[in-house]
Amino acid sequence: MRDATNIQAIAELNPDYLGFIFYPKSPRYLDTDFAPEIIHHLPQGIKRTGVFVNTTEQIIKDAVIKYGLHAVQLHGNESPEFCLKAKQMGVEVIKAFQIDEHFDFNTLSNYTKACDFYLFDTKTKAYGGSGQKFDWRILEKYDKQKPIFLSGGITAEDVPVILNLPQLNIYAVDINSKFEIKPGLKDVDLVKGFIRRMR
Ligand SMILES: O=C(O)c1ccccc1N[C@@H]1O[C@H](COP(=O)(O)O)[C@@H](O)[C@H]1O
Repeated sequence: MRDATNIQAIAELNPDYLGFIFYPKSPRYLDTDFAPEIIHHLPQGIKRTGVFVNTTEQIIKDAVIKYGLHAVQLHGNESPEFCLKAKQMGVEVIKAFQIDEHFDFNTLSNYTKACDFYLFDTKTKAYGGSGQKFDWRILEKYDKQKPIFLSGGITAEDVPVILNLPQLNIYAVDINSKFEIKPGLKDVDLVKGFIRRMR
């Protein structure tokens, strides 16, 4: 998110996490000029999360300090070693993986200690924010040991389906482009209805 009024309105809905995209090629990019006070003043119960794609350790560290981030979502091809370095910054690490029918779930074993959660998003040419859903049946191949963030084109209509997927060890549901009026601006009523029905 990157609009101060919209951030405030969504924060009032008490989401568990609230995300800021630090990937310059994204239409949701949060310019590093964005006033840190707006983010620092969010209620403490909401985890301020920075989304990064194949960036440097220094860029992440600077954003963690400047915006008081609690979590980082690494959405590119970051190695387990890189994820560990992010963890050493004292933040929660959510490592995203791009899923299609060819995804090899054995690769996850390298990340067991390097991150707190896996995030499963749809494999597309871009790194994220595609609004496209993958076939959740692919996750039957996942060993379900580590809790996951379910992501990728999730819509308000998905609530009943997601609530029927308890065997997947879902910790969080990541909503993004399908809840927007335009990139970076959330439809507050749509998000409100989603959170109410999901909880
Ligand atoms: O939203 C973006 O622009 C973005 C860009 C680069 C990496 C990640 C991005 N967003 C994340 O993508 C997933 C899926 O989003 P969608 O529901 O398909 O729009 C989500 O985790 C966002 O945080």
